[in-house]
Amino acid sequence: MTSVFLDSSAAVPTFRELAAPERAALAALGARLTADPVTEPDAFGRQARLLARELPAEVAESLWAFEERGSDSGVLVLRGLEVGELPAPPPDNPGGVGGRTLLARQQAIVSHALGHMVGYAAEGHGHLLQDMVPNAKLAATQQSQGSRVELEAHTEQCFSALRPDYVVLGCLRGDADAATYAFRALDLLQHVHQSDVMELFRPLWTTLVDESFADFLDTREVRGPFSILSGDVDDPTMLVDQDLMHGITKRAQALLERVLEIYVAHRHAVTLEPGDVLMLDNLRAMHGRSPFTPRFDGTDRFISRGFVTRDLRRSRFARPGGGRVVQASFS
Ligand SMILES: O=C(O)CCC(=O)C(=O)O
Ligand SMILES: [Fe+2]
Repeated sequence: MTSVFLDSSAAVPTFRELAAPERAALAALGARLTADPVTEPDAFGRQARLLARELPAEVAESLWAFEERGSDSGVLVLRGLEVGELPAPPPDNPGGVGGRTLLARQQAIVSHALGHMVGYAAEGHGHLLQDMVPNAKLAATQQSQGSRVELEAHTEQCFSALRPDYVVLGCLRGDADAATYAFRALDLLQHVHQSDVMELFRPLWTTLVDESFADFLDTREVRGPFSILSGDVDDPTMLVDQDLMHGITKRAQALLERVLEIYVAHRHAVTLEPGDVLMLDNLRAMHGRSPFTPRFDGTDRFISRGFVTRDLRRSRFARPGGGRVVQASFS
């Protein structure tokens, strides 16, 4: 038997299409996740973690290989999950209704093969699974509910030490024009000038706080300086935000702009289809999304979004009572 996990030299491809028995097995697991993600987030997370032990071995191995060494693009897409019945599309995202679907329950189980799901009080009302639907008022903003403008390149919560390790997108309804972009730190190194490689590992960039956190944090606060790349040159991690990050010198600012040009020229694009669960490696890669044109008629792109941390303990001070939601004032 070939195993992408046991063969540590095997590359992890972006797409992992489920075989028919795997699809059936995952749907059966999803149906056994009975807690309500909105009203019982803790029980929901615990059940999902237990059920993750029963994932088909080869699916778990793909997820673990992705966790250990990343994929060839910075994302892993499990394709071909059962979506189940779709709720009436929410006009906005306060309810977290997508989290109750069969697809989102499977998404939670898969997420728990990578770590622990957490919510962030400032993002999607703190729900473990947030309804990501285009919002007419936010159409031109840099928030996840934007649509008509490109969502600029970023790593999730670049400004926060409690940033998630993974962003997980469950596609309930797709949009042919909406491409999710990803680009790895490792590939960035292939395209920068040799003399800039060491610069990227120096703390030369500051960042502001994301506007989603404006009700809780001072968005004028300047954080950092940080390096864009950290760790080993063979498997670097990254922090980037086109909207919020600034170089502290002219040369650093020019290098950030060069990074963004390289991203645009070489990024991978994934158009999500119903039944896809996309896992974004928030340490190894930066991401963004193309513009698209919603109709706001109840048939728009509908994504159930979750966040995963590998180390629940690290954010304990920010989760009163040991709950699942990271309070925004600590972000
Ligand atoms: O809509 C997408 O495909 C990605 C949005 C995004 O950046 C996110 O959910 O973190
Ligand atoms: Fe994002």
